[in-house]
Amino acid sequence: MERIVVGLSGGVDSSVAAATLHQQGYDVVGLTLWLMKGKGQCCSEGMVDAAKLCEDLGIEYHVVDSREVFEREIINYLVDGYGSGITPLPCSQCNRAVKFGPMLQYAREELGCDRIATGHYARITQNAETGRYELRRAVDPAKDQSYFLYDLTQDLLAACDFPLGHQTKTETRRVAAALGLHTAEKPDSQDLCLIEHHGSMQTFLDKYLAPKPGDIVDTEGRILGQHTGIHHYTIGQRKGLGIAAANPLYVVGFDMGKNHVIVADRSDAHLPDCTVQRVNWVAIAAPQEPMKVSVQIRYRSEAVGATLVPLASGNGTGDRVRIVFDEPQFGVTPGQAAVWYDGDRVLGGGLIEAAVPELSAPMTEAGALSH
Ligand SMILES: Nc1ncnc2c1ncn2[C@@H]1O[C@H](COP(=O)(O)OP(=O)(O)OP(=O)(O)O)[C@@H](O)[C@H]1O
Repeated sequence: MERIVVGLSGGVDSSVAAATLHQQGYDVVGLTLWLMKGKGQCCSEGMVDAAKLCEDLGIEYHVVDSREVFEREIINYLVDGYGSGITPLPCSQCNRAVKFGPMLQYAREELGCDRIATGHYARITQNAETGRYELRRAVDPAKDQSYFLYDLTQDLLAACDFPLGHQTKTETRRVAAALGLHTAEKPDSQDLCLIEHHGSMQTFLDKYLAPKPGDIVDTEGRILGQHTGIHHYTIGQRKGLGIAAANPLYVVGFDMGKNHVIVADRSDAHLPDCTVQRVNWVAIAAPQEPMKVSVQIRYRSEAVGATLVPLASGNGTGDRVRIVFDEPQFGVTPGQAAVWYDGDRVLGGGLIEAAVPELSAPMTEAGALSH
């Protein structure tokens, strides 16, 4: 019987993933990573629900204390990022550095097995020609989580199963009810686990970053109002600015030196391009030439047409690219991921860099764009 470790959050998705693999004849081991200090979703009720599931299925259950790695990789990452004026994306970072990597390491070192699974909605296939493992969008577009998984390495994709990627959430709930799982009726999580834990990102950040009020200015530097601290704002934000203006205004940038939040009309809040760093190539190796892609710049946004231009990076590993959008895009947010696709296949992805003036200059690093 093949052994497989299933990551259990205590929710319905991971319960069904574990129960499905168990039914298929795998020797399933349930594992919860204890992520957050204090009482919280995955950290108290979640563990109780996960333990009960394993008891009902008659399978082993392990809890791995991952609070330190979560603090190092996620809490510090968020606090440092917000403190320097970007909007970090914790989920892709958490998947690679906190969940999948350590889970596979634990599976290999402690449980003598080489396979892991989660309740994520995405699919993995292997390309017969290239041999590469490919990450694909889930069958259920409303639940697709491939955007958060772009940073998984080939080693992780090779070892991983997503048993729910071929079904809709409705089917998952139906399976949970049919199997009589006690988690069948558990509501879906609505937000980032950290936000569910702390109430809001602001409450979380205020524990670590002292509020530093300053001016809200327009792109000409005219003072329009006051802000409560740059870390409370994100690019594209409209609500909560407290400015009365004829047209709605959106956050378009920050001046960290002057402690300014910069706002503009929606028409001025679009960018023609952006650069992306820490790129992970998934379905293909780093290209040498510009290529057409569909790119998604937020979890809930549609993929849009763009040209990807490889940029020379210091170490020559293809880990930096420029994305030139077919149409200027709203809400291009430094710190968030840009993930590019060919149809439903993730080609690669990385983190949007803060725009600095020289990066908007015409291409010099890796050949001109051919439109
Ligand atoms: N603390 C954890 N320990 C181990 N695995 C986890 C943990 N949290 C999440 N996972 C795994 O990652 C998957 C996706 O997590 P996410 O936070 O997106 O949960 P979800 O979609 O609400 O799923 P679920 O219904 O299982 O909670 C889960 O299905 C589970 O397999």
